[in-house]
Amino acid sequence: MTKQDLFEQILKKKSYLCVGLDTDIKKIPKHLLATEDPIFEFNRQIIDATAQYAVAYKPNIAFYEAMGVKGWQSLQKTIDYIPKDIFTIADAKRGDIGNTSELYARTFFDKASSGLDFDSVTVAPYMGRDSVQPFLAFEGKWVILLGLTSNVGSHDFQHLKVEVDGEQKALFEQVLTKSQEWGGSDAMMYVVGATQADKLAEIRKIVPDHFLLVPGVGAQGGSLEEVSRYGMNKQCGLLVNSARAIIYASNGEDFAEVAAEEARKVQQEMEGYLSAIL
Ligand SMILES: O=C(O)c1cc(=O)[nH]c(=O)n1[C@@H]1O[C@H](COP(=O)(O)O)[C@@H](O)[C@H]1O
Repeated sequence: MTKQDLFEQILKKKSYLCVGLDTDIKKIPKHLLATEDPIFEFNRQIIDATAQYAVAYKPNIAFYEAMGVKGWQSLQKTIDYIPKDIFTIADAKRGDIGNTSELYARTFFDKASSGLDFDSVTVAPYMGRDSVQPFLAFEGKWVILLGLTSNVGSHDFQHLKVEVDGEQKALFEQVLTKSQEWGGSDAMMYVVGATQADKLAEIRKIVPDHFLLVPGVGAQGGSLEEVSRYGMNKQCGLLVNSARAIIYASNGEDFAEVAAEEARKVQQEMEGYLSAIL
């Protein structure tokens, strides 16, 4: 999917919501456990209920890997089920020496090899250029590089000051600057946690045109209003993810209906913020 396609979806749905499919067998409604593939059944109903409000889905791969072979099968069925005009993100946070990264890229991008055909994958920047480039070699696919993450531990490394060409800057700022040599805003996005919204205005100076994947609203307490105010660019440039606050809003038989209602509320709020660029 191209950047323009994504923008058009955002305009059509008046939404930049990404629903996180972090599907935990221990949290899904009990009545689903009797079905043949409870994880897929949960996802299927969540997708049916929320697709009109979401422009992206992000399964976090950990939730599937933890289930072994069955988990990978549920993941594949889920990806095949998501409507093709909705952007898909494999939240796998991969990255390794070049030849290994190439195999990780095939895992998520090469349907003939793995059965999976995601639009994008999250990648950790720590190992540098040659760990990221193999993902960028896949035409039409996206790398979503961790920029500034939502968790407390982001302060351990990402905020540390480094000196580059005589200039003091935070390590995450250097990640945003340097990685633009590897790929442009048509193939790369950055993760910026919603809990770091106070840094968004600065981040936008470094990456004015890129899309940002922003997790951390909902269960982690980030503010959609602040993220939108400081992070939006003229093509929206935001995919705001929410998982637990939507998919586990109810764990009764009405879970899909209640998830739809939560997604709708987020979409309505987003529609208001989008008026700034329409
Ligand atoms: O890459 C991510 O998506 C991610 C980066 C980050 O900084 N913080 C973060 O929470 N995430 C992911 O976003 C999702 C957040 O889920 P909720 O907190 O339930 O909305 C999880 O899948 C996290 O792994």
